Amino acid sequence: MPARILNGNEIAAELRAEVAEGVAQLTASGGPQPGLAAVLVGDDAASAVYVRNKGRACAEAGMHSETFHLPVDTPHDVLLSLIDRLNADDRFHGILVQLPLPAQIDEATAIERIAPAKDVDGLHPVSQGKMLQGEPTYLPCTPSGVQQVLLRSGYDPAGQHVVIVGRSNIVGKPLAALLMQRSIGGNATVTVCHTRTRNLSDITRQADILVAAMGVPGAITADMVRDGAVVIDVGINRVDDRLVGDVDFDAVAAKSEAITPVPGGIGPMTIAMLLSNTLDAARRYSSK
Ligand SMILES: Nc1nc2c(c(=O)[nH]1)N[C@@H](CN(C=O)c1ccc(C(=O)N[C@@H](CCC(=O)O)C(=O)O)cc1)CN2
Repeated sequence: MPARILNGNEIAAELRAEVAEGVAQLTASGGPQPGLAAVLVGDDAASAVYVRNKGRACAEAGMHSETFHLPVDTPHDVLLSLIDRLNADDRFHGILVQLPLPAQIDEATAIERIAPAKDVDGLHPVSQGKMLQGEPTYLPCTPSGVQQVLLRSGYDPAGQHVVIVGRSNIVGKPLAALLMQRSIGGNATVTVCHTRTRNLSDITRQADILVAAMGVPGAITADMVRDGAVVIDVGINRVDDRLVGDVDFDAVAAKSEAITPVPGGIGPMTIAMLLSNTLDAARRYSSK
């Protein structure tokens, strides 16, 4: 049986429609129009596309958004001053700083400068600490996108062995924390593998749900996957002008139960979850 393809475009569209409905209800009841400030530093072509797509998605959901585009040689303190201004600006309920940032800017310091109440990317240490402790907070967009794809496709992670390959701050580490939570979409047994993991394929073959998030094109090959596994590909790599994931798609699809494609898998979910967090931020602001 060929694998079921988990269509991230469709699931993200469903989520964005739910967010649009939430925005309409919030504004109809006298609440604010949710606003998102996106900060883009430099001229990375992929980042520019993602930020443009975030702006479009906001407009389609009835949200206000503005992009603050700074030159590639922007000094660190200029970026921090912009974030301070946005923190104090009531038009914006959410702020994101698009990653990666140019080398002269310390990513962690920039993210920590965002007011936790506006951290709709869920990357601030306060948000991540709360998530780890199971407290309500903004969940990081790509990990919560993975969780939503699983839940909305009927693959509840509860009791499943999830193996995550990759330990980045933006995907691997927060995804592990999210899927092990004692809550809906959690309760999984999680193993995190990385570049220093020995006998990697012995571990990946134990996965009921295998998540590839290492940023290496085609690194997960068919021999690393158990028959009937659910495979989630978080990698987005440009190879010869083509987008490919971290999974050798055709060979792995031939033996798995279900698989996300690249493009059209987890990428669109990242933007949908950002909108959902921004709506939450506006709701929290209006109930203050
Ligand atoms: N501040 C942040 N920076 C980055 C994040 C993030 O969540 N917050 N994640 C990634 C980039 N990213 C969002 O910012 C992102 C990546 C990919 C997609 C997407 O929809 N991809 C499409 C293909 C689009 C294309 O043609 O390039 C797909 O996979 O189908 C959305 C968002 C790093 N930086």
